[in-house]
Amino acid sequence: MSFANLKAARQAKQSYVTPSTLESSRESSAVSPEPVTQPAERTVTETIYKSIPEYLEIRTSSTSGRGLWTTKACNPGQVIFAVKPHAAALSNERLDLHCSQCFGEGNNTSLKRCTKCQVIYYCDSTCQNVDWPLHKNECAALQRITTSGETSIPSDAIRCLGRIMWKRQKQGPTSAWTREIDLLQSHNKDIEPSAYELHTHLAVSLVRYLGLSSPSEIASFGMASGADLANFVSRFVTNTFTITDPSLTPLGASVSPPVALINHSCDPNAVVVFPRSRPNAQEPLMQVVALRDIAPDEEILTAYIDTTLPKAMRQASLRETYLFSCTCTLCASAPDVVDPRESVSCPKSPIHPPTSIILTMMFQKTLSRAAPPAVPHYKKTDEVLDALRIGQQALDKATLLQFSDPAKARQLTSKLIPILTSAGLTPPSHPLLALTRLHTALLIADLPQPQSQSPITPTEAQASLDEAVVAATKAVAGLDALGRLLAVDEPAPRAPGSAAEDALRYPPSGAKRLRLALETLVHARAELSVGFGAANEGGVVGRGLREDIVRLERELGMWKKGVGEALRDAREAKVGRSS
Ligand SMILES: C[S@@+](CC[C@H](N)C(=O)[O-])C[C@H]1O[C@@H](n2cnc3c(N)ncnc32)[C@H](O)[C@@H]1O
Repeated sequence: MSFANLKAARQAKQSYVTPSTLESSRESSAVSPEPVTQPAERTVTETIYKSIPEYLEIRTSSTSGRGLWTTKACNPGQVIFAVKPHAAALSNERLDLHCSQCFGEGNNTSLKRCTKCQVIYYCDSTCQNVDWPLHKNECAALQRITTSGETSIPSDAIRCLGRIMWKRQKQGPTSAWTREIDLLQSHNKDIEPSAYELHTHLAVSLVRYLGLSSPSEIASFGMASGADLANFVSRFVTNTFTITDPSLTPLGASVSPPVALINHSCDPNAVVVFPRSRPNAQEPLMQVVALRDIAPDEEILTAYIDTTLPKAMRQASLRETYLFSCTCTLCASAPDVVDPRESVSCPKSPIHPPTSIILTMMFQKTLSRAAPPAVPHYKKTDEVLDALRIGQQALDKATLLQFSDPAKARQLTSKLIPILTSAGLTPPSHPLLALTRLHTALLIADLPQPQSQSPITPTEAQASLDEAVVAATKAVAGLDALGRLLAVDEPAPRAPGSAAEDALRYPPSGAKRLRLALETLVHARAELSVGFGAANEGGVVGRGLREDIVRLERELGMWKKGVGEALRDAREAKVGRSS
């Protein structure tokens, strides 16, 4: 495998899928809540949600509204259900890199541009024809914008909202499609002024994009008033999913009412993926995949937010966007339970195991500067708190700069990781884990290309590669990236040292490195087949890994054969000399 392949495999920091916003109008929830103490009640939906398999039930509770429950057991990696979203739109930066119909990847020479609007690209005329019934209106809207002299194309949110509006016009207000959209939960009545401003801005931009000259024209879309439109926008905000490519890079926005029925847990039992399961498939197809065993009568739950964040940050994010306080098992755990997301090493701690960690309560507003009573001898609280503050600032800045100024971003990650580590933060704690992941991604993106003209020596190339391997190892997650880094042909393998030296060296060289790469890739593939669905063989990334695994097995076989032959030659030479 080359550096170029690895660079292409760079991962986005985000979790698999994020419903990007949450609307909050309780009024919209057409289903009446049940008492908290009661188990969620089955909600009968005779003519809608036909894409949900029979073994899933929509139930309603007073705590989280509607949700999806399974009536039969699901295994890790099982695709619980798959749907094509009601609407999807590529983000502006991706418009000339993907087909707007199937989201397949291409470039501005391989893809065909719509000759009318000159904005939307397709794989070929088949994709274009499939999309035409919807693109027809979109095309006219985009032409209006480009000919009016406006330079910027509306955002993916506005284009996705536009697609939903045109489709609901075609489907009619009583169709199952429109009713599912109208039943999406809204928080319109509860939102904060800042969110209200965002919704109003979206609604105004949408009206302009649709080419409406007066609010009354909204009636042609089956809406009675501007308030209906505001509510519609609010629903969109609460129930949108970010579409990602197989390496989890965000591609655009999508809405699927059946998938949006799934409630949140910070310790989810399922994940939503866009696996690109088959080449040329009519995608983006959304799949809900079981992450672990799910028992009959258990609720299907996904994570709306980054679950590597500490509790206080998760709760703030859920409240701000989704307007609820999470009471999942992770959030409700006892305050003295050590959460690896907010932990520091304490070698003297009486807690076992010996590498025990202590809870710092570092993200809580009522931050106490006193050492936690469980470990009265702990002296570094101030140092930890300072490290956390500057670590978070550096993470925010480096995240912003990662594409525009990667060198500056890398300076920040390189500087802060040792500071946070020496302050005692453990590898899975926040923001150390996030910084390490970003650092790994930046190192991978910066690996020298074999064909590049830069005057880099093989030894320097080897040093960059090894640095990336070390960082990927500390990043805890992303086994596929680590395995693929280890599998890169070494530019300048180190000469073997003494057995003791070799045992301590990381990353190793030669056959030992290949074996480690193979083991890591086998683990990564097993993980991916859970995360992306076993039936999809781990999606495109999982299938790519299978090829790497086969190649490594072959290389290791050749290595063994070569070593065996060399040993035999040496033995024969020795026998020859002594006879
Ligand atoms: C994408 S919708 C999920 C489906 C929604 N319950 C419904 O009835 O349509 C997200 C909204 O569901 C509710 N929700 C999701 N997970 C929740 C949880 N763990 N606890 C409380 N409310 C939750 C929140 O109101 C959130 O804004």
